[in-house]
Amino acid sequence: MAEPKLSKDVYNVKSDENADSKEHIYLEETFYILSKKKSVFRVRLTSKGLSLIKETDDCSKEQTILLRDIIGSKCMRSKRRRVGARSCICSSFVGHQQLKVVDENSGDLDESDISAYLYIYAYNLKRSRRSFKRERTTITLRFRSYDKYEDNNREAQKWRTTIKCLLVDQPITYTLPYNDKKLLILLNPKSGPGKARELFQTKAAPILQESDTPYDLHVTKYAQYAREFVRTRNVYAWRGIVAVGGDGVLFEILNGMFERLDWQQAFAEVPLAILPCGSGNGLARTICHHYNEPYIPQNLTGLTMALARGKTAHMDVVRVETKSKIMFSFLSVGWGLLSDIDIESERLRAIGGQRFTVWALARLVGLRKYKGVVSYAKIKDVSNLPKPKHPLTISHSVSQDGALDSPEADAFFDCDENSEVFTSAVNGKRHQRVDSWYSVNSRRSAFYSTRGSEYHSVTSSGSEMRSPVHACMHGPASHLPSLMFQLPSHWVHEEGEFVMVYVSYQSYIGEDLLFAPRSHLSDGIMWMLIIKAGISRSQILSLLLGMSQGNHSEINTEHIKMIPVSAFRIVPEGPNGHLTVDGELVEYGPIQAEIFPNIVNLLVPDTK
Ligand SMILES: Nc1ncnc2c1ncn2[C@@H]1O[C@H](COP(=O)(O)OP(=O)(O)OP(=O)(O)O)[C@@H](O)[C@H]1O
Repeated sequence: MAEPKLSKDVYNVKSDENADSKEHIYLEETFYILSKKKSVFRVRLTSKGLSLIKETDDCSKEQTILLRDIIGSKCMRSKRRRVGARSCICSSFVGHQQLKVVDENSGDLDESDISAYLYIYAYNLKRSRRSFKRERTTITLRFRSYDKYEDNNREAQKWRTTIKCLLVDQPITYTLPYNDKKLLILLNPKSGPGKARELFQTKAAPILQESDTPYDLHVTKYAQYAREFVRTRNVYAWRGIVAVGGDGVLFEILNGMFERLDWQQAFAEVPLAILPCGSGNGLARTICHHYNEPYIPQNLTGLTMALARGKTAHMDVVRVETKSKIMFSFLSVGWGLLSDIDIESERLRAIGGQRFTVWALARLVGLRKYKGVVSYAKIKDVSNLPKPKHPLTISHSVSQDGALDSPEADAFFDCDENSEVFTSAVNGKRHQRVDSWYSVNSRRSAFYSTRGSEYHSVTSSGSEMRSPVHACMHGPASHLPSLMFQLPSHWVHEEGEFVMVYVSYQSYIGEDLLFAPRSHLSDGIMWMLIIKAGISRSQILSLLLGMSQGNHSEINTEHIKMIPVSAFRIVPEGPNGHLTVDGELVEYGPIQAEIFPNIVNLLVPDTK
């Protein structure tokens, strides 16, 4: 195995940056373009990313593709051309269209081209006036210094290995870091407007393929399928479990994990993740909010990149008890208005997230109130919490295909619109290397599957299923008295008529509902919004509208309160109403909950 050529400790301190922006240069290579003899292209792989520097006699331009935006790379070879087509290796490629590459193991190789091509895939964050979005970019480095393909390939592989080591945060080695575990993907084809399968295939699978992230995909066959799956299988065989759907599938997965005797070990070793294809998508939106990842409905780019990178963060869970069940929740417990909207708008599922807005207006007209007692253990001091973050603007004008679109014409200077095979000249002499660098606007075929991934048939027989009513839940032991017993004396009690009580432990409870702006994934706090009867419809309307920016959270009036709590109990009077946990309907009656910090590991975007 050839030794990777790593540079010595060379530090590149740019004059316009501050002192802590020192970057370590791992690899550096010069590339030339035949048609631009006066330009030299230096490409550096540094601790910050891939630096592309164009140097001419009188100026130098640099562009860096950050490491956190790069997801992978692949070594390729030229594809055999059709008989009669130009195949002279000395000829220039006129435009990227003529460059056809195939996997190095393909039987369709052009043996006469000894070049090795390194494709580097990145999804750059782009800020426009109104929004943030990611744009796909492919940088292609052509290695052709040596007269044998094997030697050129060795050079390309050296870059590939170093990029991979940097991406997975491992010391640079001579061999490609390898994780033999796949991701387990549990996809609910019925979530949201029913497009999860198509969204996964077109938005997520290509990125998993580019990042060499193999997975086992199982499509759920019925409600509770995902729950039974994680309860009964050896979850340690996978490196993470991904819910593709709404918050409901992740709720199933979470509770299936808590049905395992080894729940503690399972949560410690197997992180969970979500790709949002549901109607609410509260957790996915929350993760993007905390990690400054643009959230564009039906665009899975940022969260799919997180699956590939494998960075994790802790998340709290809430143990919820009703008269007959114990369950665990990661998002919310609701009673009254918002839960009514969530459940009753089910009939409008086909219109996606809009169903909540439509039904909210209907419910406002026929406003209901509910009698009962709400008790809670208030967290007295939240003064040390960080300031609330403002949401990144969602641009609804961005094409849903935005992330997979080709880069904008000016995304990279001089890169590739007329890509050629470039010949080098240094100090007027012919250089040994004949490398080239250009990016390509790649087009995709419809179907992707990462090597080693498996798609499990929807008709294959499943394990024996049982109703979760009889589920035996494990998990952390409760500190609360049982539902029928008296609560500790320091708890606060409020009795009367309520329009709603809604408790959440995530910033967002839906794509556009910033419910708890001060919340963090693992802060041990639940935020309880109490709206008492007597409030006017117009006040409720402005509160719901303000929720898209989190403006409601500082309101403290006679009728509206937002309280940080560590545990609560709701005892509704009468038989009619809706109680929801993570958007799922649960039995109507007394309910209590308490928060347990840092139980789950979540796959989250890499911000380094
Ligand atoms: N194959 C299936 N057929 C029918 N229902 C299913 C299937 N798989 C899962 N479910 C159930 O579908 C319900 C809704 O799922 P999910 O949360 O994915 O979508 P959603 O309700 O549209 O999204 P959100 O929860 O974000 O609003 C869950 O209760 C889940 O148990």
